[in-house]
Amino acid sequence: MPLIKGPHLSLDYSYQHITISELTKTSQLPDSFAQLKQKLVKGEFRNPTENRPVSHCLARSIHSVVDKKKSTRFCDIVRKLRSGRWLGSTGQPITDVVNLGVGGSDLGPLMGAAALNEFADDATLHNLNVHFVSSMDGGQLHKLLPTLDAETTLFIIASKSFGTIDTLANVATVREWVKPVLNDDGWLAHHVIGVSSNAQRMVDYGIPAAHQLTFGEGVGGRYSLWSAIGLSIALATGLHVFEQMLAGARAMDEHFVEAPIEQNIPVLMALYGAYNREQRGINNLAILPYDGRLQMLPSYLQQLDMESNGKQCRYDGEAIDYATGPIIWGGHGPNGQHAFFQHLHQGYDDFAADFIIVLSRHAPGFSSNVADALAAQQRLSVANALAHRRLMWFGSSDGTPRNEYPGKHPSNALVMEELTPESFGALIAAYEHKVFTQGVIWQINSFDQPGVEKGKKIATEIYDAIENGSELSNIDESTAYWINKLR
Ligand SMILES: O=P(O)(O)OC[C@H]1O[C@H](O)[C@H](O)[C@@H](O)[C@@H]1O
Repeated sequence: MPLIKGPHLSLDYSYQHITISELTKTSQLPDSFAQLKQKLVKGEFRNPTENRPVSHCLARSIHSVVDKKKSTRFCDIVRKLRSGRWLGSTGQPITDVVNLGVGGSDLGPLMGAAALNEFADDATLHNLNVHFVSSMDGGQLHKLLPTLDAETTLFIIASKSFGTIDTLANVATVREWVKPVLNDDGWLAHHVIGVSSNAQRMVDYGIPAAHQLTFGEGVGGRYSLWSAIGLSIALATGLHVFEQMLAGARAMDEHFVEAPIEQNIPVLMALYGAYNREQRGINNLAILPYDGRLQMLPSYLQQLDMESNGKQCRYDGEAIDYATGPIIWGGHGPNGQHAFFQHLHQGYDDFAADFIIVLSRHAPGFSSNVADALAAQQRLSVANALAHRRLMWFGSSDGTPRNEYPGKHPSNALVMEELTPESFGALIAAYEHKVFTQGVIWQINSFDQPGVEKGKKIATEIYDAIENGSELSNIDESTAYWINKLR
């Protein structure tokens, strides 16, 4: 059966259009691929347009943030906050931590904390609530701030560049909220941690050196949960869990480098994905986690994949005339069954899907009856995943149009025996390496994002036109109308 067992994760690729031997014949992996993988894992692969190394794999190396022998600043901060020893400026222990960040400085930590929360090592935990705020419109702060107490709340300003307007706008609102309760110096000294690659900007902002966490420039935002950006995961779950997550990812790194192509989970995900895109013209991939703890996975993978490989330019600057990365979308599978699955089963459009399946779940802390019921629910969810992927692939028909299910929609099943910090780390690393491999196939630089930069530049000009009345040349009627309305 077409099944690969990798570290903490299996790939069942039974429902793909071609066999593995046909697939490897069409493979466009260059001869240098083995070397490129090595370089990636050692942090020696280069991002040519931004002229720096790609170092997210190094960020999860044993001695990066969590080091058992030396106590790193990261570890000290986590221990102090989780044990209730971190006091605010009025002497009260911190009870709430808010991660202010966006994109990679939000999605990875948010997903990781949600997925691994139940593994929290409670021995050291006093009562720490971890919250996430990303949206530039202030909607999340609007809801969250009234539930918090400025004297017992600490803010993590998580921004690789320490210059992203979304995050800075949230920080500015928080400062206004804090003002009536705490003085500025006290707030900065006791209620703020900065996480960034740009230490100077943290210094300029007034964050004390001891509360600054830095990470390498070569760790891309969408690859940064393994670095100090993962602080909120460690705060929600404890250092031990964070470390296990890194270990799971490292095990997948090793598998990626060492396993032969036919046994290599990320490489096969990449090759089947490229085949579906190029030969079958399928322009989208639905990510369908069948475990609520992984609900954020589709949003996370949207950034990882689409920001990396949604490009029309080769790494050397030449134009591309072939399709590249697909549109990534999806949602929690069991809930999706009651919503968008109708279109998947009987709509006109082609798609490929990844089913993420967790076979079993333990529920310590519950009575045996409740634990049994929860375990049965997990099996119910697995049964549903199996049923829907079957129907999507084999289809069904009784001869009437109403009961016509065309099928032939390819899918992978990514299966974990259990969701653990290790299997979670391995799953995310597998997707990272899949995206890397596809970048190699399509000859893309997967590590820049010029489209995002362009959008930011236009937004800054429009905001300036609204706030300061600056004139915009070449402006269309619709945009001019709305700018004038806001002035
Ligand atoms: O961490 P920051 O520097 O604030 O960046 C946050 C996000 O900004 C941009 O949108 C980039 O395209 C993302 O890759 C990045 O994750």
